[in-house]
Amino acid sequence: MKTSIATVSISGDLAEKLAAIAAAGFDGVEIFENDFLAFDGSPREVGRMVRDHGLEISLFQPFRDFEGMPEPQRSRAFERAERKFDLMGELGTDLVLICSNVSPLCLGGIDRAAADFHELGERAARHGIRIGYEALAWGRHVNDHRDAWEIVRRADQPNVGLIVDSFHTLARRIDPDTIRSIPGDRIFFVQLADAPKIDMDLLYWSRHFRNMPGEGDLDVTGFMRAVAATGYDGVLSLEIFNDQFRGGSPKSISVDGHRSLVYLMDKVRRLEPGIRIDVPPMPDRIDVEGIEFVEFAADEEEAATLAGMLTTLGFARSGRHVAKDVELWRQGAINIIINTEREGFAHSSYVMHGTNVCDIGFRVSDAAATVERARALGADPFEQPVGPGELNIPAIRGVGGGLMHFIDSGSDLARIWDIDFRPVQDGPANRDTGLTRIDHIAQTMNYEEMLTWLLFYTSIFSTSKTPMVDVVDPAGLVRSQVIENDAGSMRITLNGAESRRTLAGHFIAESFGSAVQHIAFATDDIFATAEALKASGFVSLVISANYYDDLAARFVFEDDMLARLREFNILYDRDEQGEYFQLYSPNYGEGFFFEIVERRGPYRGYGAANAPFRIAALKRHLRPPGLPKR
Ligand SMILES: O=C(O)c1ccc(O)c(O)c1
Ligand SMILES: [Mg+2]
Repeated sequence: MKTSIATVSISGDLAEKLAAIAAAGFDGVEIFENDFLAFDGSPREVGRMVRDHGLEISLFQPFRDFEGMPEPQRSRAFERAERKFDLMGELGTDLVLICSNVSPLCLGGIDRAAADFHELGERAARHGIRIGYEALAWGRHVNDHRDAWEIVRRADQPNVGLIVDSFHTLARRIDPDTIRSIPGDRIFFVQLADAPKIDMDLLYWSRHFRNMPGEGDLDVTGFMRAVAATGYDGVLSLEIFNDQFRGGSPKSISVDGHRSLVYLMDKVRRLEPGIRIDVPPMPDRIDVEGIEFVEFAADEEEAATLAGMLTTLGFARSGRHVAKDVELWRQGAINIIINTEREGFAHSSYVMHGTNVCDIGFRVSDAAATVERARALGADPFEQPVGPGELNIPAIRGVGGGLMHFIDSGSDLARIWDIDFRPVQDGPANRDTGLTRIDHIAQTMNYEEMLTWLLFYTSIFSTSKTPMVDVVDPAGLVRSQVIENDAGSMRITLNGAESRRTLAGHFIAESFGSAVQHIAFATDDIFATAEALKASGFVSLVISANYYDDLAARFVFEDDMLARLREFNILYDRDEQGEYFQLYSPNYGEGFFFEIVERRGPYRGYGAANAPFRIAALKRHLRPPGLPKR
């Protein structure tokens, strides 16, 4: 598999772009004419720069408004093309993309266009240049790859071929399987892009909202399966026009891009077993059985505060690490670790972010395979020295810098709590509040990083993403999207903050980018849990009376349910599937909190309608801006 990315896809000047692209593992770049024009150096220098990075120029583009012109524009277009052929010689590339004509002057007529390409092919051949023709979704007369292919076929020149671009085909809802009947050797180049499904003008959608395969809603996999079926085994190139990427980190966007291609081709290989696809072997996406533990890094003082909170939540201190200052707190199937070590990863994490979740343990089908797949997708494995007799638990670095450890039942890892921990029983007996498991973990990040996280999780784990919802914080918008598996045993909500004045933005700023902002525990009986919490001294987040008046207007409640919701500050949602109950703790520190939920019936949501009221309530608890820390 030969990979490439268009220089328009990422931010920076040409030198920064090339460094990031090379570091991410691409083989080549599409040089966008504007990137070249804006560069203060000769075409030869650009060519040398590209090759010095170990890259090749896979394509020069775009050449616009060529075919089907009346005179004198027709002759001018040929002259323009000849100049670009010379330029390409100096750059050191032999393939140019000509996109379908959008000019109002363009006459149309499939044979006229074919004749133009026949002649251009002859001229290009003298320069050793090949021409690829791409149908823009908004082309004046040609806006479908089938028409572009017919023109290429009739042009009848060996150096004139077709370029397909997943965006143009899929945005127009053209069945990608129509590509299967095109000869693979007549496809000169393949451009890949995804996009969120938004109903808008095609050109605007394409120029501002494209994203990496797997990050959007288009069937890029179906498109690529069809391309692979033709026998095409040339370059796969990302051409991503995206406003956010243009302002983002060139390094991380390039890494995402490379990951998206490897993930895509791994998928295609599994779906098209009869087609040879040249992508490194790796285990299939990993099944997650559950969250085995969540680990906090803290100092002694904050560890005591956290332990106090866990105690009122009904957790018991039940284990101590055999060698480290690490405690295990437990209730139901929930394991919370508090790490106060003065060295190692948790300590660095504490120094960097303050008290925070530094590590999440996932129970997976195969821990070693998880690391293997993550590595193949460009994630960094993590290792730190383990003491004698302790388990070496497979781990990687997550996107935000936190760790992810993997436990499975097929090895000694299943006995982690017996091997690495000694039991302690020093708490009062039976203060369980009915918490059974982790329902979900909520991670907060800057909105620009959200797609990075999304691609990271969905490419490694057998999960899917829900549509994005906008959550209104009084100080700005927070976008929320969930990564979840079918069984509901892995649920991670991603919250992208656009303003640091939002609760989520404040949390990121004050914790220097730590990620887990809340953990939601499940109970089978929210009211029994609420009673038990009250008895153990838990103070819940106070929800406004107006909220309950509105609930009464929106839903019909039986018995005294509404009064009980109000009494315990429980938020409520209902859909065709079932019901959802949510109870919150106030903020801890700079915006971290706990949530307790009950799902009745197969309710799959997360109470999005309640989020604004929860945020407003949490913000009332947060220290006002400008005041010193408590
Ligand atoms: O938006 C454009 O003009 C444009 C140009 C070249 C391409 O390859 C493309 O897909 C879009
Ligand atoms: Mg294109």
